[in-house]
Amino acid sequence: MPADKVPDTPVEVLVDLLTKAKEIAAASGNAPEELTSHLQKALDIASGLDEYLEKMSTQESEHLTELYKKTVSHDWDQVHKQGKTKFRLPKECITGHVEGQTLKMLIHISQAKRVLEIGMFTGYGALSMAEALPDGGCLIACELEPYLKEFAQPIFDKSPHGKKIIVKTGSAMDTLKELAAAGDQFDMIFVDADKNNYINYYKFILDNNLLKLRGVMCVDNSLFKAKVYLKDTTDNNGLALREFNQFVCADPRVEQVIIPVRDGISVIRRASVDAERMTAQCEITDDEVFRGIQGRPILDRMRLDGEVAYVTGAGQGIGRAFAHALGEAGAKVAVVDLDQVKAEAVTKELFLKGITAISVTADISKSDDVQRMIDTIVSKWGAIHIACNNAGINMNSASEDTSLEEWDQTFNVNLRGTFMCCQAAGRVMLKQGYGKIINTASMASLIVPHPQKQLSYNTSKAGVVKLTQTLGTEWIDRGVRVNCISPGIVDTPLIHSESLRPLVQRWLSDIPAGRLAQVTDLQAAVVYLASDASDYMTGHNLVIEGGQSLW
Ligand SMILES: C[S@@+](CC[C@H](N)C(=O)[O-])C[C@H]1O[C@@H](n2cnc3c(N)ncnc32)[C@H](O)[C@@H]1O
Repeated sequence: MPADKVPDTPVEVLVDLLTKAKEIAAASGNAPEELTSHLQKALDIASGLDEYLEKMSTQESEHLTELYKKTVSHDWDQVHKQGKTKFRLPKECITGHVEGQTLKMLIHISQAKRVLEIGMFTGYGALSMAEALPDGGCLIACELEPYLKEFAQPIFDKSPHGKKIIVKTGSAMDTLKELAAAGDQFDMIFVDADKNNYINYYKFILDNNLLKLRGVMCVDNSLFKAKVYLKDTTDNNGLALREFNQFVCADPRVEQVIIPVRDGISVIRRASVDAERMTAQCEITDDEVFRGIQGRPILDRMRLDGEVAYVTGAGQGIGRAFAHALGEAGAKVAVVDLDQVKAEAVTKELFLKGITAISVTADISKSDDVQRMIDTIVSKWGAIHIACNNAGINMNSASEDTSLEEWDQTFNVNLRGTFMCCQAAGRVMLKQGYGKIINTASMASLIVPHPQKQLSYNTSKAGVVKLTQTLGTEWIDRGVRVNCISPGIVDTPLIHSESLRPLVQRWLSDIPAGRLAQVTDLQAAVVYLASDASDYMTGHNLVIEGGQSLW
């Protein structure tokens, strides 16, 4: 720590005191060697901590480095003297690397999309957090001093993440009122301005639901140079922070922990609703609608954590999108395809995203392959909870010319193959007393798509719907639900064949949605059908066709 630096955090205060104690011991000339050695050791531990944290935290981006350098080399005294800022702003206000990285990490972990910062200063914290937000994410930064917006904006403009930041100048409380009036809500709120008002910001945020159900609030300087716990504190800010910490700790609406990084960061989250406590305050109906089934809110009920899924035809198109969706929702996924290279490629994609996956090469028109696929998955993962029977083929011919080979080939994959998969997976699931089978049918089970001729395909897919309805009703009382998804015309490699490409324009005029389906349009449906949230649904044909079957 430079000699002229005012100690700003509990660790810096310790370093300062230990340095002084060491000097006194040295000057006295008769301090025991053991005391000097202990003092040195304590000093080494305290003074090395921040530097080590700096070094071991992931490097900041070039834009953050620039912002930091520009902030610490700026003459803030001069700016204030010139009347450009209302207050004299110390450069030490800046959050800096380790704290910026902590905030960034919290955004990643909580998957926040909307963030509110109270007290932006030169935008180091704002840009750190914006870097962790997904595209389309938004950070509203409240800042009293218009000068600071002008200061930060050029660097925000250079960063690819700067466009996510909206700076609102003026009093933070006025901005909070404006946001609350507009019904705005945030996944993460970082409070870092005006220590005396922390408690008012906090109360306003909670009383007006500015923090979302799963939201996290972070509050900076909550250790305030250790003054919050030192008995002889008289400093206003230290006392305000002490009162604030006590208030939050005793507030039944939240849970908090103070992380002793730099000057302390409180991490506060809304506690789960305690119905008894709430009942005392207001009339509520304490049931599964209020609390969620087993306390799980609706989006949690669609999570597939720990479940085992397979998807056939997962090497490309709809199957690949299903495999990603199920994996993203938490399931382990067996990527099944006739084509080993494609199955392995998708497995690699999933692995890169942190999803547990294996590839299985199988021709689902062959009963031995189907059984081997099921056995492989069960021996690897011990169960099958979700069976996505998606593999299918399509051939075109006028009905009067359709050969028996074409008919048999199509049915062997689309209907016989789907049946074999349902039966083999169903046997495992019936034994488990639980399972979700999702077959891929088609809008062609409802209408006759035209002008292309595809008798075998249409008929086989109508068969898939009836197969689904029959199994769905036969097995539901033993815990196995069977449903199917009927996509409209999906933009997959299948329709980019020479013969089908000219038809796309024609199809578009038949689709109220005005576009073909993307595979991503189908992903939520497969997750829903795979999850507990759809437990009362069986034998259903979920049609997703942009309205085409209704015209
Ligand atoms: C500790 S600094 C914020 C540091 C910042 N979070 C960062 O990442 O570097 C506090 C900031 O809050 C601003 N501020 C103080 N009182 C405010 C108020 N009532 N409304 C909005 N901003 C305020 C100050 O101008 C100052 O820029």
